[in-house]
Amino acid sequence: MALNFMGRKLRNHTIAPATKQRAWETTNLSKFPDDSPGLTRATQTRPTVTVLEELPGSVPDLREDVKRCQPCTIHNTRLDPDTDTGKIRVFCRIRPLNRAEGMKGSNFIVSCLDDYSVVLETPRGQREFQFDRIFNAESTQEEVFQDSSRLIQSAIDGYNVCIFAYGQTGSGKTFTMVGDKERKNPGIIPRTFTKIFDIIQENQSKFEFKVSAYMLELYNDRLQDLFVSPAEAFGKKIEIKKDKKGLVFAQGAETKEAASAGELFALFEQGCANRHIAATKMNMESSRSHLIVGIMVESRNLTNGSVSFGKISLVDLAGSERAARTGAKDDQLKEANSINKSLSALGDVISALSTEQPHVPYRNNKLTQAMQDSLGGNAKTLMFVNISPAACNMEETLTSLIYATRVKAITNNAQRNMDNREIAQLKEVILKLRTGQPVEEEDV
Ligand SMILES: Nc1ncnc2c1ncn2[C@@H]1O[C@H](COP(=O)(O)OP(=O)(O)OP(=O)(O)O)[C@@H](O)[C@H]1O
Repeated sequence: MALNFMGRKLRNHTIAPATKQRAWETTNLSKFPDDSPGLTRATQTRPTVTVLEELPGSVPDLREDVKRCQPCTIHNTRLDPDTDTGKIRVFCRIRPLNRAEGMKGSNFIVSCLDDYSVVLETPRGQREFQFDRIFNAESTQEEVFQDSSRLIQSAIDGYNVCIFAYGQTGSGKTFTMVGDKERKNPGIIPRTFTKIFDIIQENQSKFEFKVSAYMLELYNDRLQDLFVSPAEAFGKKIEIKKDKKGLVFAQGAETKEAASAGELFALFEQGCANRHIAATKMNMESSRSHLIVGIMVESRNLTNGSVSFGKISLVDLAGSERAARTGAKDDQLKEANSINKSLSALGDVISALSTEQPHVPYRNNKLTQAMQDSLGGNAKTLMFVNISPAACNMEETLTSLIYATRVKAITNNAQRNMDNREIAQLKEVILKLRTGQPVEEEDV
C-alpha cells in the first residue's frame, strides 16, 4: 500500500526509487524522437511525469499461464457468479506513459484507488469511475488474461462469448487483444488459442471437439475476409446474418478448421498480414479497421451424444479519435471518418441498451450488426476500456470512461447453445443431404 498524490491509498502500484527515476529523466528523455510511440514502464509517485525502465522482453510461456488458470469445468451446469450475472463486465486498463507523452512533460492524471475504482483529474475536478476490474500500467498480460480466461471455458461449455477492446488511438487496445509487435507479450487472442486447446486436451476422453474460425476486418464501411488475399477479398461480399437463435454469423466469409493452438495462431498471423494498418501522429502502427475474430467450438458428448456450440468473438476496435489530432488527410481522413461513424453507431446502440429503449439501432452500421449478439444479446461479454494516463489525452480518456460506464449497465441474456442427441443427428443428416453426401439408415 502507498499513498498517491491525492493522499489516497493505492494498491498494486510499485513506487519507483526516486534515484532511479531521476537518473532516467536526466539520461534518457532527450533520446526519443518527438513522435516516438515506444513505451516504457511507468509508475506514478506524484502528479509529474515519471517514466521508468524499458519493459522486460521475456519470451512467453503460455502453458504456464494457462496452468495457473482455474480448473476445467466443462459442461458443469453450476453458474459462475462472475460470468453469469447478465451484465456486461467492463475492465479498465491504464497503459504506461509513452515516450511522446514523456517528452511533452505530460502529467499523470489517472490513478487507481483500488482494484475497482479509477480517478481522473479534469479541469472541473476529480471524476471517479467504477469497473469490474482496473489494470494499471504495471499489470502484466498474464494477469489481464487470467481474469478473462474463465470466459473461454464458458465458450467451450456452449455459450457465446465476446471480448472487445475500446479506447482512443494508441491507448493499448491491440496490445491488450493481440500483444506487442515482437510477440514477446502476447495478448488475449493468442492466449485464448492456447487455452481452448488446453481445455480440449483435458477433456478429449469424454468429448469430441471441432474448432473453426473466421477473421474479418471492417474497413471503410466494408467487411473484408482476412483469410483470403486482399485481391481475392475485393470481389467478395460478406454479409452479417442472424440465425434463428439470434446468433450472428458472417455469410460469405471463409471458415477454417484448426486442430491445434499452433494452427489457429498460424491462421491468425496469415489474417493479420492482410490488415490495414497505418502510422498516424498518435500511433506509429495504428489499426485503421475493426478486427473481428470468430472462433467456433463444437463439442459432442461421447456418452450421451448431446452437442454444444460455443462461439468466441474477439474484437479489437479501431481507435476513437479526433481526426485533427491524428494528422489524418485524404485516404486517412476517409478511414478516420468511417471509424468514427461506426463507433458513434456503437455508442448509439450502447446508449439505447443502457437506457432500455424499445428500439436499438443495430442496423445502422456493419459494426453494430456484427456485435449484435454480444451487446444486449445471447452472449457473455467483456469489454476492455483502454486509456492513457497522460494529461494531454484527458478529453478522450473522459469520453472513453463515460462510454464504458454506459456499457456496464447493459444486460445480456446468455444461454447455452445445446442440442440433444436426436436433434444433433438430424442436423447432421440435413447437412449430408445439402452437401450431396449419402445418408445411411443408421444416420436416422
Ligand atoms: N500496457 C502496455 N504495456 C506496454 N506497452 C503498451 C501497453 N499498452 C500499449 N502499449 C504500446 O503502446 C503502443 C500503442 O498501443 P496499441 O497499438 O495497442 O494502441 P491501440 O489502442 O491499438 O491503437 P490504434 O487504435 O491506433 O490501433 C504500442 O507500441 C504498444 O505496444
